[in-house]
Amino acid sequence: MKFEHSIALHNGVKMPQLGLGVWRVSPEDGVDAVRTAIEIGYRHIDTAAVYQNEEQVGEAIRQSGVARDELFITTKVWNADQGYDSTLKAHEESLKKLGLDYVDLYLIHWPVKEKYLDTYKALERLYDEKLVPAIGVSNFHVHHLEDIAAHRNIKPMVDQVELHPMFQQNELHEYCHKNGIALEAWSPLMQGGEALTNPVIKEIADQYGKTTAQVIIRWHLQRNVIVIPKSITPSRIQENFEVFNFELSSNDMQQIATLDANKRVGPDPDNFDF
Ligand SMILES: NC(=O)C1=CN([C@@H]2O[C@H](COP(=O)(O)OP(=O)(O)OC[C@H]3O[C@@H](n4cnc5c(N)ncnc54)[C@H](OP(=O)(O)O)[C@@H]3O)[C@@H](O)[C@H]2O)C=CC1
Ligand SMILES: O=C1CO[C@H](CO)[C@@H](O)[C@@H]1O
Repeated sequence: MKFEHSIALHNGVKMPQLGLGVWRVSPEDGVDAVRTAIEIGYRHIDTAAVYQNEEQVGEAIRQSGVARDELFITTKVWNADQGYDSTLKAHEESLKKLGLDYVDLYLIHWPVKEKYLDTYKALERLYDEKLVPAIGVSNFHVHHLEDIAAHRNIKPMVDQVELHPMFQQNELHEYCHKNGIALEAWSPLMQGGEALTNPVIKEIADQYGKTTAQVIIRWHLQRNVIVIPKSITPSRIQENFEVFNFELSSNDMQQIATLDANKRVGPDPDNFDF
């Protein structure tokens, strides 16, 4: 069975809704963390050139013995490589590091002003030439997506943004839903911060005999959001995957909706400088 619990992108490509994020996974930990996740059942890994662990992700894939077409691998073009030619080159570099013939999804990591439209044009070429099955963006606000819609030809399949119970991205969530763009949550557990000890989430978790992390991941899944919690701890990698045997009620979902506090843990895409 290919990609259980997947969602269909607007071009029909199936993307597993739960994956492992690997930001701040060191080269020393990378192979074990990714291989453990694949052994547990994860079929989706989210990396980026800037995470400097593409080699380890590739090595773990090879060690796992799982067929390439049973896995969904995302990587991203870093800010310094944006622009048309440099993006094509960065894509080749990432493939070389991963040791793969293709990634399933290639994203623009941040909307670098003056550059992201050219960068996106390079992604469109990779897509048109069937070198990558899906393309998308990360950290794009509605106005960036509208800019792409006005000036480019292919609608991004995915927008990966900061999203967790304290930063719920309701406007973008609605825009993406209306426009057929899949929304993906980064720092879905708020980087292990206050969301995990929130009393409302804890009370819900206790009712189901689940942890707060599991409730938060389940909340993302039920909002049709793609979710990529990071962990290098085998028991947590396992815990974060045990989210398909319970369902939050609409009352639970509403209670979590009230926790939105417009509180970021990462930079504002309109106001970043790196
Ligand atoms: N596009 C972008 O700009 C960005 C993309 N991302 C992507 O999103 C992924 C996830 O976001 P990230 O920022 O890593 O943060 P997460 O919200 O996934 O939180 C990760 C932290 O939570 C801890 N943790 C994980 N599971 C549990 C659990 N069950 N119980 C308690 N603690 C837990 C981890 O600890 P430990 O590892 O020690 O177990 C780690 O410290 C990244 O790895 C990356 O792939 C992230 C930021 C920006
Ligand atoms: O994905 C991410 C994590 O790493 C980067 C920094 O090194 C962030 O900027 C980015 O958003």
